[in-house]
Amino acid sequence: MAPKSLHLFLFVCSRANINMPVLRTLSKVAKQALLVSQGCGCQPLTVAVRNISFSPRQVTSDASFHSVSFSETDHPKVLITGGLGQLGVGLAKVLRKRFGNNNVILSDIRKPPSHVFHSGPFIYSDILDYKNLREIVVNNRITWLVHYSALLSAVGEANVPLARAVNITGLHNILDIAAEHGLRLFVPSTIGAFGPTSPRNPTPDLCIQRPRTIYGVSKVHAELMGEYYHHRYGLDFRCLRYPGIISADSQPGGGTTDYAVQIFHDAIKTGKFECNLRPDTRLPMMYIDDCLRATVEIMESPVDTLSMRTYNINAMSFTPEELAQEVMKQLPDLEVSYDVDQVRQAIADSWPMNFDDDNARRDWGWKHDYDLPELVQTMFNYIGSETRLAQVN
Ligand SMILES: NC(=O)C1=CN([C@@H]2O[C@H](COP(=O)(O)OP(=O)(O)OC[C@H]3O[C@@H](n4cnc5c(N)ncnc54)[C@H](O)[C@@H]3O)[C@@H](O)[C@H]2O)C=CC1
Ligand SMILES: CC(=O)[C@H](N)C(=O)O
Repeated sequence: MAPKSLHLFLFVCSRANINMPVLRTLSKVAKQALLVSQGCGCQPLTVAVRNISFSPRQVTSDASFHSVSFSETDHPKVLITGGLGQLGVGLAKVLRKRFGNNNVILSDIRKPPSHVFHSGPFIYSDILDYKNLREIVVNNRITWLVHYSALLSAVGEANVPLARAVNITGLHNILDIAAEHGLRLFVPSTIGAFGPTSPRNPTPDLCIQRPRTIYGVSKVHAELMGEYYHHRYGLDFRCLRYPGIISADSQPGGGTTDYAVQIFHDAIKTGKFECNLRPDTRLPMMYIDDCLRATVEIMESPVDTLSMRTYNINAMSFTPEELAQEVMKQLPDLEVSYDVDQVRQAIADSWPMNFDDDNARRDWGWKHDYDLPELVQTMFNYIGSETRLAQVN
């Protein structure tokens, strides 16, 4: 066993909250193993650790991939962190339909609205509280973890220390717990993981990634750490880089692509929309149903179809002007004005304009359903019916 592995082993024991006497015994065993292995060139630690039934974290660096496999009748037990944001409630609905209501637990640090609370299991979980997170995973026999907690691009720039804590320290907790308990882990990344020096039109899976936001930096970190844990410890890490996601029934949480959701609400309510990005700002976008389906599809993909662990996915790409024109086909009197927010504009100008998702399409059959016209029609149908319902009540 290499000294580096010994340090890691001891680190994991301490993170795993193993009590001191046990930790001391384990470290003694590990140190002896180190001495023996240095002498004879073999790797006895794996045996020593297996004999004392320790966690999967002692997998050697050339370990083959360990996936949690499920029989046809054995559904995964899913925990979604940050589940009360724009995407989590929708994902819980899709997964509950597939695996049963009680097999999908939503969690967040906020109070759930009553319709969410009554729709299925909800639990308080702060991803910065390692012990609490671990307890939830153990007590509920979680097998899949979907890690949605994050501060998005614009709010992240407004509070860098918090973004760093949630997006980086929180992720470390998630990775350790997932590796320790052999979970299949999904962490979304984003178009925001690229920067001004990346090729922007189109942006391939593998290219320069030098983002200029704390959000982007934390997401590149998540991609790299997840892939490292996969290669080093056999963690079943799966990651999709989402474009800007557009949804009708949930509000976005402080991103740069939020304008593409807001336009629908403002257009229907007031007939006016003030956009905080320049009219020619082109960004990749996707309707939420496509995003959630992609997430389920990659989680269910057989291991041998995944030639990579982090994939771009895309559906469409448009500017505020093009979106407004499509919206005006439904609401010809819509008045659109522009009042550019410099922070958001600078972020958008450093992000991909088009996303190359050929690898996802080739490897696990990714295919989007919604292009711009279908997106606009669907948003109007949904928000229009909600508004009519509110007027009746
Ligand atoms: N919505 C989008 O357009 C895109 C989203 N993504 C990623 O998808 C994931 C979900 O995104 P959204 O739902 O839009 O985000 P959101 O900002 O709407 O929701 C994030 C949730 O995380 C929770 N949270 C914050 N601190 C926490 C903590 N300490 N412990 C537990 N939860 C905490 C918040 O309460 C919030 O409900 C994020 O990781 C985001 O980076 C990626 C690309 C595009
Ligand atoms: C594209 C994203 O990651 C998010 N919507 C944001 O704008 O920050």
